[in-house]
Amino acid sequence: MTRTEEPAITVERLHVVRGGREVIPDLSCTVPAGRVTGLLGPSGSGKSTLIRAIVGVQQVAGGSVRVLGEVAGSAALRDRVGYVTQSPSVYPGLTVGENVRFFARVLGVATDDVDRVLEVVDLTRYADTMVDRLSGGERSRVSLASALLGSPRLLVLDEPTVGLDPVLRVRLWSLFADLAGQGISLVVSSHVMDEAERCDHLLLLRDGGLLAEGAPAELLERTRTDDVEAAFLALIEPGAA
Ligand SMILES: Nc1ncnc2c1ncn2[C@@H]1O[C@H](COP(=O)(O)OP(=O)(O)OP(=O)(O)O)[C@@H](O)[C@H]1O
Repeated sequence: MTRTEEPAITVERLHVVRGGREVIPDLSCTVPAGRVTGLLGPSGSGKSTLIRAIVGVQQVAGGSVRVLGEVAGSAALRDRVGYVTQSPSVYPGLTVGENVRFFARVLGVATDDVDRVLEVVDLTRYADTMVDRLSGGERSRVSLASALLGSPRLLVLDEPTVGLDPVLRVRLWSLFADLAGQGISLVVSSHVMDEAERCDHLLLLRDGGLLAEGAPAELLERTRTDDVEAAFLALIEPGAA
């Protein structure tokens, strides 16, 4: 690991209050450039809230989030960051091609980019298929295609593999690795610990705090465990490892 690039994201002392409750009390972490970073933690640990802060839609009570050298959410990042929320935003009554073309127009991206992104997510043959005829995994890929419009440098994906069968999950993770190979930085959240092994870098969250950060192998070594789930438990209860 000899990369010396600036991190894609730097979070410093982030403090978020939602509904009058401190959901992220004081969080600092980094996301390396050109890698797949997994944001892992149980339900309610703050993954979506951190993602919202990264894409600049979360009101924050303190601290800073810098993305690709800019303040999170700044206008300069508009076409450099792709974001897919937990519920894929697709219009079931439109075809795959129409959906992606619609987002291209909203983003001000040339519509000839649509063919490229459909190819990347392997949906070219479904370009004229109505979205309501697609499987859950194919629908997620329509959303992902829209997030890839305009060649963003950072992709932020909130639980993209939820509800997908194992074959599709493996396919999506291999697509993420390919994108990272092209120099794109990815943040992928999941509460499925066995997906951690597919990441280059992990951020383990619990109760709105960072439990650990590092490459999967480093975490296993540090905790003397064989899988990330065991590492997570060992980090919560150090005596239990
Ligand atoms: N709008 C809101 N108002 C108040 N509290 C909220 C709101 N949204 C989320 N929370 C709380 O903030 C905490 C973190 O939620 P968040 O959605 O970030 O977790 P998560 O790790 O993404 O969970 P999941 O895996 O279930 O999506 C939770 O305790 C949740 O109840």
